[in-house]
Amino acid sequence: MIRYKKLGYIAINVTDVKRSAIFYRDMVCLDQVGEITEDMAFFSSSSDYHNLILNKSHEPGLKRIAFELESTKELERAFEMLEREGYNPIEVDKEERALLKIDKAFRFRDPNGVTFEFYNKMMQRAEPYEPSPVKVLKLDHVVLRVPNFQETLHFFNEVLNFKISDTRHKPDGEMYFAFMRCFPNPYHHSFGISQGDDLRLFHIAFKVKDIDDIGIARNRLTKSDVPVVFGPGRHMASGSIFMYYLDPDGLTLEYTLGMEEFPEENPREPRMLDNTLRTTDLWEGPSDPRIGKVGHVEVNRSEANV
Ligand SMILES: CC(C)C(=O)/C=C/C(C(=O)O)=C(/O)C(=O)O
Ligand SMILES: [Fe+2]
Repeated sequence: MIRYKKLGYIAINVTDVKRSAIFYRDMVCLDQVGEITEDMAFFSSSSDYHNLILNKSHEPGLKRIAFELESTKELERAFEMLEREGYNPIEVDKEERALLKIDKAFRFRDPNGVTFEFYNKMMQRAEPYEPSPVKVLKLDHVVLRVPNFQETLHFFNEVLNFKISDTRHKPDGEMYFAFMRCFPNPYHHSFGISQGDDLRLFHIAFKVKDIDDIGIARNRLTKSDVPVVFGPGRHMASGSIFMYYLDPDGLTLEYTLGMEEFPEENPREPRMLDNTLRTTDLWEGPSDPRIGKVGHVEVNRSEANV
């Protein structure tokens, strides 16, 4: 069974790299790493060389999601298992690994055609990470809307060994949301899926240090006319305080703080949670209809180029 270290990085597509780079640096408060070009920009929210890549595209949304595995041995085992099970993992070539500052990596597609990357280690930055004025501590989680919920859940839970922390259900009992942790990483969810009409990036979340960061961020965002589309509030599932806002393309970002942590052995059973507003937000605040609306997912079905 695959063992993970963490959600490593997310590559997103943006329509204007320079505009978005300024936003992710000055409003989200991530560290810019290297030069911003017309096509690409790298950002870090830790000692890792990067945790977010911006790519130029005419359709804003998700390009790929990368997880760091526990060890090089674990990466080799995962590659063999996915090959054996017919998921066609493909090694990332040397040139791209050099660009990404990653040692060894491979990519494959989930049942929706979304590109996932698994890698063993990334270059660590020499400069200390000192986020300011909003203290972003890490890339926290990503949530996708998927049209084939049960097949996707089976893939992540049974094949990739993600553990289910909690699920949400409609009044007739049908499951429509699953929060998953990348075992044995303790955090309630690094990845979530929601039933949707189409495949879409719902949101990307960054963890902040404390409640002051939520307050400081809210004031900075609203002063700059950045839409804050939900929160501050508190999610019942993970117990976290949240605030969602939109990037320049309308992609949904979340600041989160205070998520439940699970032990590796004898974790609690996943709970069945309902679909009420109170479960989504214990403070029962209003949300803006623009939340989660933009988020095209790049799906590449060709064999070679993942
Ligand atoms: C169905 C929703 C939006 C929900 O309950 C979200 C909960 C959490 C959480 O418990 O932390 C999220 O972070 C989230 O997926 O946004
Ligand atoms: Fe979230």
